[in-house]
Amino acid sequence: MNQMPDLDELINASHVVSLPMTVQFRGVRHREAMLLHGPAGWGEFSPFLEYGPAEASAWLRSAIEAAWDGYPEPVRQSIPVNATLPAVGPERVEAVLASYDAAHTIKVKVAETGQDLAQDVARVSEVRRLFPAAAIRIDANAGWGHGEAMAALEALAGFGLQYAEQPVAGIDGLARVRKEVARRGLGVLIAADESVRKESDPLAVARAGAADLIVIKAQPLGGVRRALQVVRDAGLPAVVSSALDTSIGLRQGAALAAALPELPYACGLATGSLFSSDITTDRFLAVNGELHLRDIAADPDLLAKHAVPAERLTWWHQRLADCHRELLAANR
Ligand SMILES: O=C(O)CCC(=O)C1=CC=C[C@@H](O)[C@@H]1C(=O)O
Ligand SMILES: [Mg+2]
Repeated sequence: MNQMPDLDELINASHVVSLPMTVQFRGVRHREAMLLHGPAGWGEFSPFLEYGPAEASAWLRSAIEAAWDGYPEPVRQSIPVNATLPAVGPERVEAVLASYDAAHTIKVKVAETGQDLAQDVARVSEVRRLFPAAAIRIDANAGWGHGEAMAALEALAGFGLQYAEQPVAGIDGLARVRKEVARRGLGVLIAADESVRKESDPLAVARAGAADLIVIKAQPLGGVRRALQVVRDAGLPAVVSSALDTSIGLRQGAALAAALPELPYACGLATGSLFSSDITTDRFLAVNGELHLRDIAADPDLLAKHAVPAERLTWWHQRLADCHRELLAANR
């Protein structure tokens, strides 16, 4: 990030929206986001509401980079993407996946709080039944302990899994599962997500040999250029994912995916389909499993339509001020 706008400039450049989702995802039914319009275009600042300023400030850094500095040169113009299936019951799988034009790779959420392994097996089995040729990956969001993860991987490996994302919490935990998966010959790759984006050192997972690949997200890693550096330093294959962003944040993710020298896997950037409304009339959605790079601008009428009420706006302005202060302190 070359430029650090002052707080007034950021407030004047900002719009805060709340967008309805078609289906609950990570407990969220309405996604709140602050969008910034700067000299280089639009940027998104949408840390989840429970995140404090230290963690959320990386997300602000990413939004400022997008809106004030723009993106690095792309090496590709289209990005293969996966459908993302929330932890719905098997009876809803077909309808949710029908909202994506991206069914060659499907990421299935598993280990949801309050659910059990039988529900995960039923969901994955239904996906396999409907899409016999698709690449299926699962994401447990660190929801399993070691024993549960091994039991689940034993039960699910037979459906043919491309990889299992963050089956357990922590770098040591991931390394242990990865070793045990190899020992049992289950043939499932292990991907790290939270162990990259939520650790103070995003490279620790690679150094520990705890994963076969890493999931990277532009906002939590402090922007496209920082995320590119993490991939270079980690030396592992990378999958770019969304942070459940609006079309503007998805464009940031696409800029990251487009600038990676290698992109061996479909990216988790089709989550626009989980929203029932967006801030642009020309939504950034997959077409035949690909996102095609193009400029995305917010539409004034949609910004107005989805604007948050006054007390939420005050809350976001306070959050912006707190995160801006964190960034200034870090730059000193
Ligand atoms: O990777 C994808 O297919 C979509 C993005 C996705 O799964 C996530 C987006 C936002 C928050 C996270 O809980 C979640 C993830 O864990 O990867
Ligand atoms: Mg994940």
